[in-house]
Amino acid sequence: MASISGICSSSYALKLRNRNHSPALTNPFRNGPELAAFPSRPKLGSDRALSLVSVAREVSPVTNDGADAAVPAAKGFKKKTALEKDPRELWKRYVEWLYQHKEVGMYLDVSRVGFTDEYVAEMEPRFQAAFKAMEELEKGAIANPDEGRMVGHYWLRDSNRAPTTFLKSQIDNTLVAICNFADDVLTGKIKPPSSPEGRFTQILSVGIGGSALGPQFVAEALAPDNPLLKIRFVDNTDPAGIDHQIAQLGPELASTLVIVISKSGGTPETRNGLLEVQKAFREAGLDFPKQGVAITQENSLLDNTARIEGWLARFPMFDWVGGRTSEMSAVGLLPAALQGIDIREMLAGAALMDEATRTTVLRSNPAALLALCWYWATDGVGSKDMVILPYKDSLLLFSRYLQQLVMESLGKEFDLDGNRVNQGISVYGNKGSTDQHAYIQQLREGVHNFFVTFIEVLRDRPPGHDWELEPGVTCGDYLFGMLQGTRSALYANERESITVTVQEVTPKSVGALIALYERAVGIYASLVNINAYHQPGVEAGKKAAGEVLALQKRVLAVLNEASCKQPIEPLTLDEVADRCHAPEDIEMIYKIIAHMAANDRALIAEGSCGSPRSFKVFLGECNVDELYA
Ligand SMILES: O=P(O)(O)OC[C@H]1O[C@H](O)[C@H](O)[C@@H](O)[C@@H]1O
Repeated sequence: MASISGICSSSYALKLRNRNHSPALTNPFRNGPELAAFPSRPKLGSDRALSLVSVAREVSPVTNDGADAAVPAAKGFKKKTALEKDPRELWKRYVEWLYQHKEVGMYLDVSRVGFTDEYVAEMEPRFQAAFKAMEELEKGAIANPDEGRMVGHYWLRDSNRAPTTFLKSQIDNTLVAICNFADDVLTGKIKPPSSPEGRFTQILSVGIGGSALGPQFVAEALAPDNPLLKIRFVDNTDPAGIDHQIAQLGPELASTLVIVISKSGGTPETRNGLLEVQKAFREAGLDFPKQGVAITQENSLLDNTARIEGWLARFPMFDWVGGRTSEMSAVGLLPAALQGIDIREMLAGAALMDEATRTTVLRSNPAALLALCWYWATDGVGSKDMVILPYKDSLLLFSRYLQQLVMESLGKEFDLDGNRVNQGISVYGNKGSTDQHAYIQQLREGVHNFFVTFIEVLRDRPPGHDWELEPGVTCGDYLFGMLQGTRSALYANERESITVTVQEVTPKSVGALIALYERAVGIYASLVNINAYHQPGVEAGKKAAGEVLALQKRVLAVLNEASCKQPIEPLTLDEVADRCHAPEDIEMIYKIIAHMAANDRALIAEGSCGSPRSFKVFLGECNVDELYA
């Protein structure tokens, strides 16, 4: 566990601990606006390792002024050739292109992607433009023009790069506060008010999207087998899913630290998760604020709720850190530190990778090499899917994490010049060799619409635990063999692949992996001239969900009025739609009623939901108050 000596007197955590925990009379988060009116985002070493080391090229930092080339349209830019099949030539290509980062213990093999030297030369000016854009971004340019925001996740791991001393101190102070708080919880200095154990034993993290995926990935990858605090997640507004988490906590709810994470502080799913968890606390006779922690932007709805109710602690999210790149902010660091994961090492790994991916020499820049492969494989228009296959159980959630990072960043309708481009790269995958027994059949022989990224981990298990399950062969050798075999078999059938190899799954290598992909996405976004840092498409679904719930309220009012009559007046679907003055919404009204009927909130008097034209519906209970509301 990372710990920091010398607690800074202005430490955020200290200030919070000394706050007056008076019970709240109002809960703005609870009493907040309806879903439809929720505030939208502001507009705007083994032997093998040694042999790899001996053939790997060294990283040579070279400066380059960078060409400010205009980015031509992606389509029709390259001519594909058949993949090289001669094993000696392939070995030459492997050695020539192998990238190694010694300190992180990472290798990148792009030899099984078929780009040619001519192609690389043709792409060079675009890469120089992308490097320039990344440099500007790191200096604090408004890299998210739509939202008028800086994009500063790189400063989180090297605060000296923050464009102002104020931002630097915000980053440093938050890190100190996180470490202090985690230390205090782990050592039992901060205790749950009514736990017999006398210390926190569980974390319940409530958040969604970027406020869940990083912490989930890192917990799966790095949490010790038996952490002092075990983490669970509420990352949806599925009541049964939430009940399941709470049921599994059982009496340990009394020693559960609830961390509510939301950058905007107004995401409906997260708000619902919080309200459900608070209800469970009430029913168990527990005092939620003494076990609640908020991670959110200052003055958000969630922040105000936590402040007014006097929650145990609040940690800031910064405007200039996007949700999907927030793993190295309090969002990822606090849950990780509480599980005993060395967050300083994670930050160090990310900082090392940031440094390595700043070089403007394409061949020596692993993020640029990834972006090059993506561009080649997908024709720069997302024509192929990215299949992520880590051969290591603990990296299972990497593909899920990357789904948001890549697809929310690159999946854009318009480019920066306003042209409709419908960009993106689809990402999926679970883990090898498990997937070999599921969908690799299609990858090998079926529709050719993907390229693979293998994630290889050289260290099979901690030293001293290995054994041979047959002469000369360990369990890990099988995993290794499966990866290599699949890579060869796919390539033999013209299926391209990248291999990212790490020595071990450690906080440092995980931090580096995250940083590697963050930068690759940034570079690729520049190559295809899109804004990687906004997500305008997400708002459409949220708005539509709000409209559905508003319509449901009207349906309820109409049904209530008919159900309060004497005798009750069951209504047909057409009658409900007419009385809602929404005949064009009849399909949605049908779905609303079917959902309410399945949950015993509406009763079908005649017919059944399977015959929408003929059923009649009413409410089991008449709410007279609502009639006159
Ligand atoms: O952290 P929050 O503000 O609750 O946002 C959670 C998620 O919400 C949206 O759907 C965004 O598209 C995601 O990028 C974000 O991570």
